[in-house]
Amino acid sequence: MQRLSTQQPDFDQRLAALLDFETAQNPEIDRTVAAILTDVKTRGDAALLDYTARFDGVTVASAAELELDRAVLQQAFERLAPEQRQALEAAAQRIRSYHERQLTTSWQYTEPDGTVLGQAVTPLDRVGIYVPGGKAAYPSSVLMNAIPAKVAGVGEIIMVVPTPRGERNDLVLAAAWLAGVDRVFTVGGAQAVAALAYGTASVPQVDKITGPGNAYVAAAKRAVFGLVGIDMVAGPSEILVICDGHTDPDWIAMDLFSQAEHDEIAQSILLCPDPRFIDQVAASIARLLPQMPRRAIIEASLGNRGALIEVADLDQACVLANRIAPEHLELSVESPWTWQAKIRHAGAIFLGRFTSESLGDYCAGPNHVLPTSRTARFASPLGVYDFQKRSSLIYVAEAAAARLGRVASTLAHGEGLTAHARAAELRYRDD
Ligand SMILES: NC(=O)c1ccc[n+]([C@@H]2O[C@H](COP(=O)([O-])OP(=O)(O)OC[C@H]3O[C@@H](n4cnc5c(N)ncnc54)[C@H](O)[C@@H]3O)[C@@H](O)[C@H]2O)c1
Ligand SMILES: N[C@H](CO)Cc1c[nH]c[nH+]1
Ligand SMILES: [Zn+2]
Repeated sequence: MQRLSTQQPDFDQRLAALLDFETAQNPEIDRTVAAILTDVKTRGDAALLDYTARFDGVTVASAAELELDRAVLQQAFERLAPEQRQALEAAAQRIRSYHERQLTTSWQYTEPDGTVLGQAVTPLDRVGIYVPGGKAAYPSSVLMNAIPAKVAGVGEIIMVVPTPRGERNDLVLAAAWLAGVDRVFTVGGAQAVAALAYGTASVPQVDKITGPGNAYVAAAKRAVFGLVGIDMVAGPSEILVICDGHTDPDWIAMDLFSQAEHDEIAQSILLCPDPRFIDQVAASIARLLPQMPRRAIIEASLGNRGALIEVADLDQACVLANRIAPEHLELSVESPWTWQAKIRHAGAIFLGRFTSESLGDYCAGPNHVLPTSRTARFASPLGVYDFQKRSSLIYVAEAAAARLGRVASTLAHGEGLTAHARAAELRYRDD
């Protein structure tokens, strides 16, 4: 794992290199994805069956076999051990309660002459949610996508999830049942995104695709954007920890592991002003790593993209955090709210020593689908607002036709658009 200091003369270049790793698009992946998209668009279910056999090792005779009956979801829910069932229900309840506060409703106001202006807020008709399943199973991602969609009032939720070698995860299916997902297809990768975007004989075309995934999923979502809506292009997980040097170093090491274990290209970074504490975290990492079941992935991720960075002070740490714009930011410091006020760019901010990022992944309530790869500079967490859209409402009373018509007419003549001007003028008489 790299050890850096803001004192190093080439620190800025080193940090830029560390952050740049994933943002560059991979032309080879783009080419592979483009071919898969075209094939699914052209051959539909037949292509979906071929890719599912090739990439997930699942061979079935017909696309109908890729869909899971709702009874299968219910049985998975009923099979859960009581502890798992309660945990899933507790997480679902907290996620629902948080997202209900995000619901916006239609609004309008009336001007003195009777003109009414407003916005009609409506849910999307049909959405596709992508639940990753290549290197790990993500029941929590089912809840994080489906519950906001439900709260928004989406008409139909179609879920896709790969089942490598045909292994179905009961918690994933149970979460789909609990969250009220309408249909589930066991397909993944770019072919699943293509099926949702173009529709096939079996998979219905959706209006928007949400949810995280690997580089193939991200490239496919980027490519179909425009034909369908997408939430964001969420990349590999990231965590940035700012620590004042007074938290248990084992806690910090494990928080860095928690995102590193997602993917060999996930990113975990620590910023700390105390070099002795950084030594302690490095020692904790060395001692704890061999105990981790996903040691190989963690080791690769920390080696590829991890860093322990010594900063001058916590103010400088906040400046760097805004430059890094991480998916997750932990403020493991005294008086975390004071430092939070200095953060402008982060997908989610975890305040205080007891707030491990992992609580946010599962059950704190806020969404865990967050902007990655520095996109927190302009993007927000997945939310109910991603499943709603707005239409403007304009009612012009007869008495107001002249007031607005004269303004429009003048501007329309200025643009040389006579029909626009006449359409306004015909509705009033200028005596
Ligand atoms: N931001 C979030 O909220 C969040 C949540 C969970 C996971 N994640 C991230 O999502 C990612 C999940 O990735 P994953 O791989 O585990 O699952 P995935 O479901 O995204 O990808 C698996 C699919 O990738 C396709 N694929 C694999 N190799 C391919 C190849 N060589 N050519 C074409 N297609 C290929 C296959 O179709 C396979 O079904 C990780 O990076 C993880 O960090 C993010
Ligand atoms: N940390 C992931 C988002 O980057 C979400 C997740 C799901 N399960 C565990 N973690
Ligand atoms: Zn996680």
